[in-house]
Amino acid sequence: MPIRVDDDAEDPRVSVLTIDRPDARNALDPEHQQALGDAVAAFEADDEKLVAVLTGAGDTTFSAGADLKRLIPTYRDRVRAGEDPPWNFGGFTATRRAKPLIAAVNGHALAGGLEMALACDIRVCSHNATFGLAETKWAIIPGAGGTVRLPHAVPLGLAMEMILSGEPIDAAEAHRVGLVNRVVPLPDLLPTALGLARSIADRGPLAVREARERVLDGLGLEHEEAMAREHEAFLRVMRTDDALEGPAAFAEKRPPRYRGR
Ligand SMILES: CCCCCCCCCCCCC/C=C/C(=O)SCCNC(=O)CCNC(=O)[C@H](O)C(C)(C)COP(=O)(O)OP(=O)(O)OC[C@H]1O[C@@H](n2cnc3c(N)ncnc32)[C@H](O)[C@@H]1OP(=O)(O)O
Repeated sequence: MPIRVDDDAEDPRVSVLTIDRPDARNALDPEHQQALGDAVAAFEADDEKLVAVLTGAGDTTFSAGADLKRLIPTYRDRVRAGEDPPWNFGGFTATRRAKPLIAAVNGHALAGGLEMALACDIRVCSHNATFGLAETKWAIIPGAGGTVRLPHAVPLGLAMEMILSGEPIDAAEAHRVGLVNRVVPLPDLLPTALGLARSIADRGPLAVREARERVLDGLGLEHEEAMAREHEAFLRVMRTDDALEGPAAFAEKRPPRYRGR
């Protein structure tokens, strides 16, 4: 399978998507690119699934990005022939998703690999991880959101250095600058990502969805507009049945039972 899709054994509301091409360091060729897009679309469409974890097969590489021997030349030649082919690397970097995606970075996340991790909402990594936008090494540029997202994830000067030099940073530096939330030993990586996913899956699903949208929208809005949109969302979630259940569960000292309506 180009992309392994597994249910979390402890919580069926959580999916694990694994890019399964370790012999090519989980680089995305056209088949893996299509399969990953299909897997993410299926996760988004499945009302029973609330959170997903994206990781790479093997213990050295999350993803080496777009396949430099197949996907890039194919795409490049179509562009040079005058086309503007469909463009959505990994099937999710160019479009707005509705659900949280956590990157469990199990090694090198380079070029499109880092761009996929940046398109995830949260990143955790293992000690052996590296993070780089290597595209300029090959006389191309980040084309899956790297120039847009990296300056929001690390200080501007470091983003510029990484993008222009193509040189990676290691896990410790990524954690120091806030590109990743946690750095753990490799055996603990998936359990850490799953623990985070399960805690999010336990929260009010409509509140999680609305809050995530507000964070992403707010990045590009003026303060007043962002505050107004947050207030509209605050009112929307107040009108849900789950907003009745939450405080009631607290008062009755029991776990809430949310139904997503
Ligand atoms: C067709 C229409 C669809 C359109 C869809 C839209 C897509 C549009 C494209 C948008 C893309 C956005 C922009 C992104 C661009 C990129 O991502 S370019 C890729 C840049 N990546 C790199 O520079 C990383 C290159 N790899 C490495 O640096 C190293 O491999 C490594 C990751 C550090 C691992 O090193 P090591 O463990 O020593 O392994 P190696 O021996 O180097 O490699 C093992 C085999 O894997 C192959 N491989 C590795 N990376 C790639 C790759 N990116 N593409 C293809 N193949 C790769 C490597 O060649 C080895 O293969 P063999 O020699 O056959 O063993």
